[in-house]
Amino acid sequence: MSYVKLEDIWKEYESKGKKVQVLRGLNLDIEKGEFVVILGPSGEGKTTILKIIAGLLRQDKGHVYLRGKIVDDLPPKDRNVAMVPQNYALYPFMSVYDNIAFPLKIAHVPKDEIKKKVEEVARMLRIDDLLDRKPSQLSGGQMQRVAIARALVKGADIILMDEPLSNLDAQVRVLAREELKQLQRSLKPTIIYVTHDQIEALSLASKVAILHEGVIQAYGDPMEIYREPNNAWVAKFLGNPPMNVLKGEIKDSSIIIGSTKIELPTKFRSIVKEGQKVLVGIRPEDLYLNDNGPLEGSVEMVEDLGPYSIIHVKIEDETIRVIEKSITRRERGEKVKLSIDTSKIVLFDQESEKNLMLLQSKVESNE
Ligand SMILES: Nc1ncnc2c1ncn2[C@@H]1O[C@H](COP(=O)(O)OP(=O)(O)OP(=O)(O)O)[C@@H](O)[C@H]1O
Repeated sequence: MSYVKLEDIWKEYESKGKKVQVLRGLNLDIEKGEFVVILGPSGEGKTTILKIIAGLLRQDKGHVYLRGKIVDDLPPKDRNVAMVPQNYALYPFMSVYDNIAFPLKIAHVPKDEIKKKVEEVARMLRIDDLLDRKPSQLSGGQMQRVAIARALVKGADIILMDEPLSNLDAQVRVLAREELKQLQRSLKPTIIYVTHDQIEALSLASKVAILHEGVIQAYGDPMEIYREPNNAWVAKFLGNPPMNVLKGEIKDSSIIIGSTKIELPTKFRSIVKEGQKVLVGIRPEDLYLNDNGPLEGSVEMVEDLGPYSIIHVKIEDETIRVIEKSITRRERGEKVKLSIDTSKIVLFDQESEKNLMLLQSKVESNE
């Protein structure tokens, strides 16, 4: 059963007489105990989604269900959902104890019960020895735990997190990420976490939901989406550097890219038609600089990143990116040949930009 469900959600904002349609029929189904990361470029409506789930904002159309029940008309305080904002919003002059106790105090919970609950949640999060400190005396990871403790103390088992790690420096962020992952594993709340940081999404999520143009473009296991993106936009968004997507055509059991002919992998034989126009997706790590390769081009730019380099190679009128692990230095303008691990190729329809393999399996499962 779904624990958090968004059904056909529409949301439009109006600012200075201009209307912006942010969400356009968005659907999302989240099970209990899942760690879902909503990933999307800045300004696509991630925060808007969290506010709609929390009840801080009303959708124009569609329904929100929590724990199997429709909650469209429930105010935030009755939804039993906790939101951890970007800056943790801890009160600087209050101790950690008072920060955690705050939501219970305003709910007029008796003092001794507050004490019991705060101590219990603090023990669980291993911050029981920090209760007398002020937020300024905490590390980034500890601040995060206090913010989560304040969310948990109310008994909310659905936690919404809005880029909570974005203010931490890179090293602390890795630790805080690891901590959050462990915490979710042991306490099992349902977490909905939004970010535009891919690494964060891939490393935290049990499921990732990719948001673009007001709908979820892809939803599922992060590595599966990485390997088989459902459309060319997702392919070009996910990964750093992202997937190369080149125009091609199917001819005589081959894929023709410009003037290069590549053998069509057998798995695609029953899926494509002679003469079909396709988009060919190849990840930068599946291309190799190799004297026997079928693709020919010249080096346009080299990004040396330590353990590997990203080589930009111009092939006819397209530039593709290749990850090279060898320490051979490549010069700008150098002529190179590339071979492809064809078993990793992904094909999209040129018009709809949809993944042809996934379209086929959808057709088969409906038959
Ligand atoms: N109250 C508002 N009035 C008008 N426009 C708004 C309002 N709130 C948000 N928007 C616009 O709606 C779009 C989505 O905003 P939202 O904050 O949900 O995006 P986001 O994906 O969370 O972005 P970011 O990653 O930058 O935080 C943006 O273009 C934003 O400018």
